[in-house]
Amino acid sequence: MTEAVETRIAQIVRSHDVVLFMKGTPLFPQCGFSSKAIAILEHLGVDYDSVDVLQDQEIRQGIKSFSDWPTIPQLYVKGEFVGGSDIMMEMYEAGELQAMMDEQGVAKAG
Ligand SMILES: N[C@@H](CCC(=O)N[C@@H](CS)C(=O)NCC(=O)O)C(=O)O
Ligand code: FES
Repeated sequence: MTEAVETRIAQIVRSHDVVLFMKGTPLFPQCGFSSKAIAILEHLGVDYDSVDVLQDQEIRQGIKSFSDWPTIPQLYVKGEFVGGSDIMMEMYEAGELQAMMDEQGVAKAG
């Protein structure tokens, strides 16, 4: 990953409380894993942003080294990497994702 990409990614995760790196958009996810991640965020009712990695190959590859995580989607909360869709689902079912959002003071959507 070039320094420029690293800087871009750092800037993205710093400037959004909750951001999902995904394939496609929240309205039109282009993969079931990304769709699942969006469904979880919608259930939580938090304000979130998303980055479509299919529109940017540098980000698509760069985010994997940035997080040291090999796949998309990837969730970041307050600049910290949380996980992919499996981890999100496990945390959601255990009530841990909601708890984390509350602790971090993440805003509700709406
Ligand atoms: N079990 C994974 C599923 C994600 C996954 O396997 N993603 C693949 C297919 S969408 C991926 O990102 N491959 C690398 C790529 O497409 O750049 C999760 O918890 O998120
Ligand atoms: S795009 Fe094929 S599994 Fe995600």
